[in-house]
Order: sequence, then C-alpha cells, then structure tokens
Amino acid sequence: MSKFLPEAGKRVSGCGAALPYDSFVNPSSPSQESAARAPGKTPAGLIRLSDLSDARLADVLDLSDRFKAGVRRTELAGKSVGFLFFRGSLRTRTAFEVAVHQLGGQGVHMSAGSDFWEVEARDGVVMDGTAPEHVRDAAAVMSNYCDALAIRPRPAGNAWAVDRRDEGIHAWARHATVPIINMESALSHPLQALADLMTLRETFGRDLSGKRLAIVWTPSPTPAGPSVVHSILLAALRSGMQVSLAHPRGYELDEGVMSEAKALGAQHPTGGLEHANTSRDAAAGAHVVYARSWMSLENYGNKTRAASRVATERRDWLVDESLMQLGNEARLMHPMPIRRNLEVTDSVLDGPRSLVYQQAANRLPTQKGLLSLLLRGQ
Ligand SMILES: CC(=O)N[C@@H](CCCN)C(=O)O
Ligand SMILES: NC(=O)OP(=O)(O)O
Repeated sequence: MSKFLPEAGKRVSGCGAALPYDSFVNPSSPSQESAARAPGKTPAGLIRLSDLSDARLADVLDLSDRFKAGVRRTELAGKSVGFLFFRGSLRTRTAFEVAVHQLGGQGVHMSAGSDFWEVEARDGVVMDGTAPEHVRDAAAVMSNYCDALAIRPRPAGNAWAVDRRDEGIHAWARHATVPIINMESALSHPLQALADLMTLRETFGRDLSGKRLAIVWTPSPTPAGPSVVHSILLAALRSGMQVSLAHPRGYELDEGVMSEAKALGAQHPTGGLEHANTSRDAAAGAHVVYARSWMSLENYGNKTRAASRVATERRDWLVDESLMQLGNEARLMHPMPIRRNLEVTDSVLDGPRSLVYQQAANRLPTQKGLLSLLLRGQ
C-alpha cells in the first residue's frame, strides 16, 4: 500500500495499479496534491547505514544470505527502479542492474551528461546558470515513473565543508515521493558497508564483537573520497569490532564521522577505536586489514598538492605480505577499484587471505536484500 496517497490509492505510476476513477476525474483533489508535494513524506530509503535500525539491518543481511544461497523471489515484479549516475561505477551499477532483473523488476539507468539534464539543487535561486532543470521537478517527475530512485551524486570537489553535507542526495530525498538509495555520496557509501558486513559475517560468523579490523590508508594518484572508509568504520564499531585506524598526517577523516565513531566505540564493551601511526602498527593482531586510498580532506579541491603528497608517502603505505603477517591470520578487504602493487601487492591480492572478490560479489545479494526490504508491500 502506497504511503503517499492514502485516499487516492496509488501513485500515478507506469508500473503500479490503476488510479481510482475519482482521482482521475479530479486530479487536483487535495489528498493527491498534498501527497505529491508534502515534505517529509518520502518513505524510508537509505542515505546512510544509520538509516537502518539494528533490526532492519539484520533483516537486510539475513535476506542477503538467503539470496546468495539461491532463494529466488520476484518482489519487484511490475516495479521500476530509476538509477541516476552523476559519476561512473562498475560494481554498484552492474550489481543493481542484475539485482532488479533477478527480482523481476525493471531498472532504468541514466548517466548524467549523456542521458539527462544537469540539475540545480539549490532552492530559491534564479536558474540562469548551466542547469536547465531543478531537482525538485526532476524528483517529482521521476517519482511518478519509478518505485524507488538510486542516486550516485558527484561532489563538487571544491570545499569539504560544503560537500560533506551531501546536499544533492538530500535534495532528491526531500523532493521525491519514493525511497531514495544512496549509491555513494561524499560522506557515505552504505551499499558498500552492507556488502562488507555480509563478507565479515561470512568469514567470522554473525557476532563480530571483539574482532579486530585495521583500516589502513593506501596511496593512489586518483584517491577516492572518504565515503567507504566512513561507512565501514561506523558499521564495524556498531557491530562491536575493535578498529585501529592508520593514515598519514593530514588524512584525518571527517570530524563529524569521527565523533560518531568515538561515541559508537564507547557504547560497546567489546569494541572501540584506536589510532595507529603506521599501517604496520594498525595491522598488529588484526583479523582483517581493510585497505583503501582516500584523499586528504586538508587538501580537498587541490589535486596538485594531493598528488605530490601521495608520491612522497607511497612507499610506507603499500600493503604487502610482511604487513599482513603482523595480523592474526589477517584477511584483506578493499572495496575496489584497486591499484595493484601501489595499494596492495599482487601476491596479497591474489593470495588465499584476500576477500576482495567476495566483497564485490556480495554487492549483488545485499543490493537485492535492500531492494526487497524497501519495496516489499508497496
Ligand atoms: C580511485 C577511484 O577510482 N576512486 C573512486 C572510487 C569509487 C568507488 N566507489 C572515487 O571515489 O572517485
Ligand atoms: N566499490 C564501488 O562502489 O565500486 P564502483 O564505484 O565500481 O561502483
């Protein structure tokens, strides 16, 4: 049952039930008008992992396990999911496309630049810039075609203080009347965290408390944003893991995320967060080494300075066999894409302790699990 048009029955939709006759003859009936525009009415989507309660998170992961074990469901039959990519993707996009197909639904994939108009996200501005369409209008229109919208925004890349607010995706969530799924914003990558949690549970069992996770910075001339690291950090601490974080000076994570991390660490007697000066210190005794490049938020928006720093720091931060041996039969995780022999050596990446392909594979069942849960019964 739609949560948006309680009286009118269903949204106008290319893929939902027919609109009742009364609404058809009187399209501006108050219930429909307010339902289409009312702020705060957007049904639960996923912008950050913390949008899922512990119970719902466990439901998604349990459902994901069942999908991976071969359970077939067609909960998306007759439903469509819109995917809006403002930047590229290999795993997220492919996993979602296959997920929707396997659930019996239709995915509509759109890439900014080639498939749709540039959108303005700021409210109340005179739209005399390059964007011919406002997110308010695009979201309203797309909500009438699709049962959920998944978005991968492109952070502007000028100032972290601005990009960290994730205004683009929040604007879509504000103006859409269907669930919004974050396919990686500046601040977080909840879909990656779901696959990472599934992988950790497969490796260590459902109870992750007390397991030691080392998150180690790795060099890259095209470093990623900190989204993945923020999400795995919070997800691991929420699961009661002991996290050790190592990065060069100047690569501190977002302050707001770090305060959340500290608070989560303090809540769990089995877990907590500590800082290490080197990846070797972090890896000592670790059950998992989670490697990831991320850009310096100090140098955010300054690519030249960022690149020259990486050149000086690369030798000390390569994940190799000798680092892995410091761990407790440590497994390797990395969200990919990964730069071989710059971030992690071939022998570690292709060795028996690497979980990276399993992580990537788990994007499919977890994204199926999430879609099923979000769209079930709507
Ligand atoms: C190095 C690289 O391609 N970084 C990507 C990673 C995206 C992963 N979802 C980026 O953040 O731009
Ligand atoms: N890890 C991840 O999100 O990969 P893509 O950027 O290829 O989707």
